[in-house]
Amino acid sequence: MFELKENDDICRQAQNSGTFYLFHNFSPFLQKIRGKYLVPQINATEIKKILEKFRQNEQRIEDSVLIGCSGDCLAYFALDLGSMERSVLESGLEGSFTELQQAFFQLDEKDTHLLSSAQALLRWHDNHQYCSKTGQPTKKNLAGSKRVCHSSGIIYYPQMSPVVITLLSDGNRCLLVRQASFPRGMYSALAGFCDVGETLEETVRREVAEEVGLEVDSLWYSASQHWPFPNSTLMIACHAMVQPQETEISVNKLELEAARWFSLDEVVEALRRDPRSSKQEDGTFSVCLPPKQAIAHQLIQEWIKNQLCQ
Ligand SMILES: NC(=O)C1=CN([C@@H]2O[C@H](COP(=O)(O)OP(=O)(O)OC[C@H]3O[C@@H](n4cnc5c(N)ncnc54)[C@H](O)[C@@H]3O)[C@@H](O)[C@H]2O)C=CC1
Ligand SMILES: [Mg+2]
Repeated sequence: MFELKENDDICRQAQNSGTFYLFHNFSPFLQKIRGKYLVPQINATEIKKILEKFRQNEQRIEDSVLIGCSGDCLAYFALDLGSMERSVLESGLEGSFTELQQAFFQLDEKDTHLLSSAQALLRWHDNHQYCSKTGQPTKKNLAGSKRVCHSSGIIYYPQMSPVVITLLSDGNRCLLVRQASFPRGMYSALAGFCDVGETLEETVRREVAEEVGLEVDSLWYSASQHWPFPNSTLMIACHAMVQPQETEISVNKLELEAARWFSLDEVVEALRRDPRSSKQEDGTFSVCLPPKQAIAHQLIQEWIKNQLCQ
């Protein structure tokens, strides 16, 4: 990856043997076969044919960005054809440009990873076309790992925002929260963006205090994940404990719709429930939890495992 990022000539060669994922205004190109989304992988020759068919300059292939590399050094690229007519492209390519969020939870792990990195990188380039100091256009290197303002020499690198997500426990129960924007009935772990200069531990303690008024006693790291919605974040997942005698919650209603402690049985039952069928006969919604693709799900699974091992 390093050579591909740093050397435009090597990257150009990799484009000729690489695999391309197409986007249109940040929506990936997908095919739906027997109800399942497939992510077509297109090679450089096919991309050039598509560009020729739609009377685009072959050079447009150089607008693509490098999103990864397979074990046997096959490079993956993403190309956004947003300036072309969407419906014409779709009928020519026999598939459709689908909102990532719509397909995300039905795709294979490798595809979700590549498509979310691709969308985040394409969005970053779209938002950084001008130097914020000089106002002059910036130019991307071939791989898309940076943009340079040739008038000031400033180099811009793609960024993601760090977010800490914490599953809080009092030893017997875990704390789950709801934002008004979540799907009806859904509860998740408590999340918050890192402030500049903060350590992850400080963010966990501050967010827990701000959102539910509790004091974290101890915490430990679990895992991390890139999360593309609504913007590119690096989710850093932690477990944390409060003292069992200090569990009274004070919900910050500006940030959360609800927060409460859940027993092991309640969590196990909620995890079994399909979020799509959580609506009850009286119109209310039963508690459901994030799907397996979200790191919150992994934190909850780990907590259950720990409780069962006690
Ligand atoms: N993958 C997963 O399992 C989960 C992911 N998340 C993600 O975590 C993220 C953060 O969670 P929240 O509770 O909303 O954070 P939060 O508790 O920090 O509140 C969001 C507020 O923080 C401010 N903010 C500070 N820095 C920001 C930045 N770089 N970008 C946007 N807003 C910023 C804004 O005022 C925003 O309204 C969300 O984007 C959400 O999608 C949340 C729960 C589960
Ligand atoms: Mg939050």
